Amino acid sequence: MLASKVIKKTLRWRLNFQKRFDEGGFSTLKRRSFYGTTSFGSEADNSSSLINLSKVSKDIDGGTFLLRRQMRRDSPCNPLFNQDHRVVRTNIGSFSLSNRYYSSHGHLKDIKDKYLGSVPEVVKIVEVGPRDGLQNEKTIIPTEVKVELIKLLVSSGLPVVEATSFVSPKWVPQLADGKDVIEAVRNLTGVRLPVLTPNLKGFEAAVAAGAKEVAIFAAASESFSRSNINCSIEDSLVRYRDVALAARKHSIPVRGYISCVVGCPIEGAVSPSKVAYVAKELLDMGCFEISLGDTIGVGTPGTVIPMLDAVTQVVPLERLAVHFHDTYGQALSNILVSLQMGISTVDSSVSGLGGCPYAKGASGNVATEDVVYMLSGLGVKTNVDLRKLLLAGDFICKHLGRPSGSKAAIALTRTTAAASKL
Ligand SMILES: CC(C)(COP(=O)([O-])OP(=O)([O-])OC[C@H]1O[C@@H](n2cnc3c(N)ncnc32)[C@H](O)[C@@H]1OP(=O)([O-])[O-])[C@@H](O)C(=O)NCCC(=O)NCCSC(=O)C[C@@](C)(O)CC(=O)[O-]
Repeated sequence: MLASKVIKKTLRWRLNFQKRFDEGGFSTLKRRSFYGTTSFGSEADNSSSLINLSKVSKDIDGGTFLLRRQMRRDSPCNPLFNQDHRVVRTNIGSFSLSNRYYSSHGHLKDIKDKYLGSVPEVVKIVEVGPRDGLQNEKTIIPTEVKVELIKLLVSSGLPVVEATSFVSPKWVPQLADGKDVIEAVRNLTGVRLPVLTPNLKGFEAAVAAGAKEVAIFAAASESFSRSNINCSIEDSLVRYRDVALAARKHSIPVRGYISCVVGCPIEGAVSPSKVAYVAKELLDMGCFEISLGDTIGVGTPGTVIPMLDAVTQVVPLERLAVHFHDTYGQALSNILVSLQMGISTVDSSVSGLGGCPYAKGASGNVATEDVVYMLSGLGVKTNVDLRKLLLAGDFICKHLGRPSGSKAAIALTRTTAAASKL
């Protein structure tokens, strides 16, 4: 009974579709086709609708192909018919998320090659949530929660998860349990788990706890350097040379950060040449990678491009990473231009957690879910399973008692919850 009702409804829908097509109402059709994916019936019925649609594809360009794909039973835009559904349980409820729901359409590759030629095929995401994301949280988070978060992030396929810091607990009390965190995760395989070390004391403590990779963090702004690590840029470079030397002796890779690469909360605009200077120093002391941080999230492509242009004169592209905060909603555009300039390593934080304790007003890092969603849409490989990443984000947001800062996470949850009601 129900089945025949549904079939009738679908036939009516198809008749309307054909009528409107014959009348030339293409833009309406295009919209309808996107939502009208709940077609039922046999393969034969389905192919007949494809024959009609192939007529469209002869008449018009690429957009038509999209329309045709959306009508197929296995359309990526058709969560109800997708074969590869999985149920994701969150505090909001269970929802079903198709494996291909967020992935790129095949034809996009050609268009991407035309307009986004230099965007890399593979991007390495450095997840900084457990460190940068949590360091600013006022209420102390239990060590077990941090450890579980790291494990969930690792299980999503992220290749690098920055686990914690070995800084002064007086300065950053939230990460005073760095030793316990590292001891609990150090044997996880298939992932790198760097930790922040501001000096030799921190480096030695990190190595004793079992850290196998460290990161040092300088600034391109004198005032920020003083407020963040209580010394001038030059003094910090002296300290970091000591750390880099000790690390070399232990065969421990060192990543270098530069904060305030386009703007400083105290000094305002930061000159690209200053960033290039610090970047070269970090490279020369042995950093295998240098992450360029827009600590307060004030950058736009207009300031990021000249900064990257200056830095790439002195540091090879493949040794650079970008680290954007999303205070002004510019992070994804800044990432996209960075990719277009050839950068292939991006830092991000699950659920957009974060903010620097020494950069008042800085909001969270760009959300990893949003970055993965965008890269997926571009057909760029990240090795990250978005469903599992959503679980990690959900886990920590639940603990913190606040909604996700990731637009993709919110939208995917809402959309799929709505789809399950159809
Ligand atoms: C750099 C210091 C240590 C200088 O701290 P200080 O107070 O100038 O130096 P100090 O050497 O005189 O030490 C003072 C006390 O701290 C202790 N101490 C000293 N070093 C350590 C250590 N490693 N681990 C544990 N304890 C340490 C030391 O033993 C002493 O203890 P006391 O004798 O008073 O009991 C301090 O300023 C500090 O810890 N700052 C950390 C600031 C920080 O973590 N900021 C956030 C990370 S940076 C960031 O988020 C930006 C980034 C990377 O994400 C990129 C971006 O977003 O753009």
